[in-house]
Amino acid sequence: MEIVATIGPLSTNYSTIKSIIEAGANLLRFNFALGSTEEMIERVDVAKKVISDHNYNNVKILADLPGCKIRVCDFIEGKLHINKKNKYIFKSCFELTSCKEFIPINYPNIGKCVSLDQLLIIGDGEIVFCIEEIYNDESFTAVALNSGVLRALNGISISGEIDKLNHFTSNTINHIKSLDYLRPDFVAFSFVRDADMVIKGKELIQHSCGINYKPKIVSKIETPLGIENFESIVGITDIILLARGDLAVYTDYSKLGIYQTKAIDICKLHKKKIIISTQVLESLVDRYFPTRSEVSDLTNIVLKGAHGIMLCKETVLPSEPSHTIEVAKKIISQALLAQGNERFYI
Ligand SMILES: Nc1ncnc2c1ncn2[C@@H]1O[C@H](COP(=O)(O)OP(=O)(O)OP(=O)(O)O)[C@@H](O)[C@H]1O
Ligand SMILES: CC(=O)C(=O)O
Repeated sequence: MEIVATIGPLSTNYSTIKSIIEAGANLLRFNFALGSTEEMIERVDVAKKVISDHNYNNVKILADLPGCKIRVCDFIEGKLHINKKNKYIFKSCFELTSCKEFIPINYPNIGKCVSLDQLLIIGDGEIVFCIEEIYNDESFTAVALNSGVLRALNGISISGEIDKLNHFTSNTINHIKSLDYLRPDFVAFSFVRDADMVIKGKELIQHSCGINYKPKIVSKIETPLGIENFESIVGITDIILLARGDLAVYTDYSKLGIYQTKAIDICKLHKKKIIISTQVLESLVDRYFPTRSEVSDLTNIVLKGAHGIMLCKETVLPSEPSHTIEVAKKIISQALLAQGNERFYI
């Protein structure tokens, strides 16, 4: 069973990466959506050094390439407390600013992309706003439906738009160019909507890095079209990543369990690997023990026959990400042990 650990800014140091690997992670994911090409090169180089210094030959690198995702920009305060029923201004913005006057968004003409009463989902659904007034092409106001903390770089999902966007942006292409130097073992494409997108992604890699570099291709399924065209995408990709974070905001979250079950079945049928990501053990960001539903979810992921799990915030945000890996390993081991064992009390 693969354990994929996301390496973020806090975990990018030699000793933390070593502890993550020693705890049992065998694939290190770098989220290229959350850093410049230079930052990513720096981070991946640290990981490569740890791997080569200790001959961790079974540990591989995954470059998770960004698509076109609307986000809250980085802002001076870093986070903003949102109060239920309060009204907030959102505005397209391309420089580092404070969030005192408005919430900055990294997308041009954001006022043109939204309509009245539309829901705006922040992050994985931590906060939801309802759009109240569109001022102009650049800005609108929205009322918070719940209280919570909005963070710099949080994703913002606006329903109905995601499958229409070009996900090979200039930023994506720049990151693809950096792969020629980094040569990660695995490359993931975000918001994959059909087989043609995988073919285009492979061509772009070949164009930048030459025909001798053949990373394993990971298709992230996280939108309605990705689900609709699932079988044809499975046919052309090495590994499917069921990206539950975005999938549950761009589709109806109540169908997530069904999509997960069917996706694993289809991958088994086609003898393709599938990795399940997001909120696998997220409670460990601020707890020591996982929640009961997380233990059950992870056990079922293993028993159902998925090939791996991907840990996101739970290895990016805690000060000791190796603890998350240890918990994951413990639950996975019990599930594997129970497979084929008919006794109830084990
Ligand atoms: N370079 C970074 N700068 C600031 N915060 C970061 C950075 N990388 C990660 N984080 C924080 O860690 C969290 C988890 O990281 P991760 O890469 O798993 O995000 P994600 O939710 O999977 O990404 P995406 O929004 O691309 O789907 C992010 O939501 C963000 O809060
Ligand atoms: C990992 C990721 O991108 C998601 O779950 O949306």
